[in-house]
Amino acid sequence: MKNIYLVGFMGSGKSTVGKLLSEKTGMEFVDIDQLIEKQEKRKISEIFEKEGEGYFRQKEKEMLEKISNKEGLIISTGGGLGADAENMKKMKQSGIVIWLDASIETILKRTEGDTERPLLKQPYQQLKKLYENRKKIYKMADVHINVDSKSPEEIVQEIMEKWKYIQV
Ligand SMILES: Nc1ncnc2c1ncn2[C@@H]1O[C@H](COP(=O)(O)OP(=O)(O)OP(=O)(O)O)[C@@H](O)[C@H]1O
Ligand SMILES: O=C(O)C1=C[C@@H](O)[C@@H](O)[C@H](O)C1
Ligand SMILES: [Mg+2]
Repeated sequence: MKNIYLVGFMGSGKSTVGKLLSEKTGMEFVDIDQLIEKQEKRKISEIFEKEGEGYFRQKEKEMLEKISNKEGLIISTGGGLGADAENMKKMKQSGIVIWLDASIETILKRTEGDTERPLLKQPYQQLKKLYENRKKIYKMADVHINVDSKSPEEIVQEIMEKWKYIQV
C-alpha cells in the first residue's frame, strides 16, 4: 500500500487530521516534525534558533528520504516540507499527497498565541506572501480538501470518501 502524505500551511490541521485518520483506518501514523525533534532531541524552535532554517530544511529532506522508502504510512508533514518542489515530487512518487487547504484567516485563528512555530513570528504581510507562494506547490498535490469551517472528523470523512477514487 502507498503512503498517504498530508501537506498544507502551518495550522491547517495536518497533525490533528493525520492522527485521526490513522485511528479510523488502522494505518500507522508518523509526523515528520515529531520525528525530527526526536532525532535531534530538541524542539523545532530551538533547532531554528541554534542552527538556522537551512539546517532544519536539510533534516526534513533526510527524514522524507527515509520515510519514502516505507509503505502504508499516514504521514503528517511540516508546513514547509510540502512547499518544496523536490519534496513534492518525492512524495508523489511514493504515495498519495493530500493538501489540507485553509484560508489565511483560519490559519491565524488556529495558531493564535503559538510560540512553537518560528515562522509565525514574521509580520502579517510577509506571512501572507509566504502563504501565497507556498500554495503554488501545495496545488501539485493529488487530492485537494478545503478545511475551513470543518471539524477534524468531517475532514477525515471527506478524505475517506475521496479515498474510493484514488489508487491507494
Ligand atoms: N479542523 C479543525 N478545526 C478546528 N481546529 C483545528 C482543526 N484542525 C486542527 N485544529 C487546531 O489547530 C491547531 C493546529 O493544528 P495542527 O497542529 O494539526 O496543524 P499542522 O498543520 O500540523 O501545523 P504545522 O504545519 O505547524 O505542523 C491545533 O490547535 C489544532 O487543535
Ligand atoms: O511552515 C513551516 O515552515 C513550518 C511548519 C512546522 O510544521 C514546522 O515544520 C516548522 O515550524 C516550520
Ligand atoms: Mg503538524
